[in-house]
Amino acid sequence: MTALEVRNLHKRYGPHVAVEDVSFTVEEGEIFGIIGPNGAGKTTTVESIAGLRTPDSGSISVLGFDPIKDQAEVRERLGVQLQESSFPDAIKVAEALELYSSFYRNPADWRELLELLQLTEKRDTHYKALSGGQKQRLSIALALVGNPEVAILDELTTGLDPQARRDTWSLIERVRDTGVTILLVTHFMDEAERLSDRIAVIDGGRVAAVDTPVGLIAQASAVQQVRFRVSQPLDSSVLTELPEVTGVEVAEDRWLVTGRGQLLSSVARALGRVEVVAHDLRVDQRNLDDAFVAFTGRAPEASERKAG
Ligand SMILES: Nc1ncnc2c1ncn2[C@@H]1O[C@H](COP(=O)(O)OP(=O)(O)OP(=O)(O)O)[C@@H](O)[C@H]1O
Repeated sequence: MTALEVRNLHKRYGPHVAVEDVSFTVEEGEIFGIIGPNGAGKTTTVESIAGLRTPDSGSISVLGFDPIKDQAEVRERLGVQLQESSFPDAIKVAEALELYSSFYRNPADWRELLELLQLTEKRDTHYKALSGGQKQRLSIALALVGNPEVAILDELTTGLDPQARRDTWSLIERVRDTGVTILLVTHFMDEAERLSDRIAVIDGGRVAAVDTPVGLIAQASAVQQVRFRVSQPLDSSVLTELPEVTGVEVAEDRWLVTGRGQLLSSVARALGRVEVVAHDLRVDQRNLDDAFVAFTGRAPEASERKAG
């Protein structure tokens, strides 16, 4: 069943068009990622879904309800963790959760959420004394305390160290396994790739592509490259004759073969036929960063692929 449906969303701020035409659907139980450059319209889109901004035109359905007209119904069913949530410094972790759970008809047991988010030991700690990671986990707990069917997580792991990011990913997978549909806005390509069942790339207020992570990478990487070294002379025609090969470069014993389709197996078979052994054979792996560049023409801002 469809959990979220966004149709032809349009939103401007004064003369500035923030969301030009955004449509996508999210199925129940999915983790649906939204990626795109700064200012692409991601936050405007998800805040419209949460009923926090009013679209100029287009329609949004959250489990069949309209976020503006059916505000109370949507509030009960949708949990939201927004960028830079902040709370009074003096509030304690347990107090914040108890307060938030009182807003809902059918709240989750917040003690279980504390356990799930590894915050039980911090239940009597003031908000101001929490670390960045603990604050982030608390904001996730608060997004889940209403027992939502759908959760929106915007910049889930921004500001966390690599270990805390990985712990948070496992946690989100556990939340998904409980049946919650998750809409995840992220600047991190590794995060989107690891967590999302499908991803929308938003650019300039429009959806540039929607697909599985593997599908997006495949769409963006029709061209592949295979590198290897050879231990004996090789006539380049062995490779240039192959239908998959579009280019061959040689520098001393190092070969770089460019092509498409089943390039690697085709090259390996051709080398086998002439009994040439390839050393250090590797395929240049494409990833979601490449797909992001292909669809938006820009590099992702905050990829921690190298650091993580
Ligand atoms: N309240 C507002 N008033 C005026 N302009 C706004 C407002 N909110 C967003 N904008 C502008 O609308 C555009 C889209 O912003 P939005 O925050 O939706 O993008 P985003 O994709 O979430 O960006 P980021 O990745 O930087 O958070 C940007 O150019 C932004 O400056």
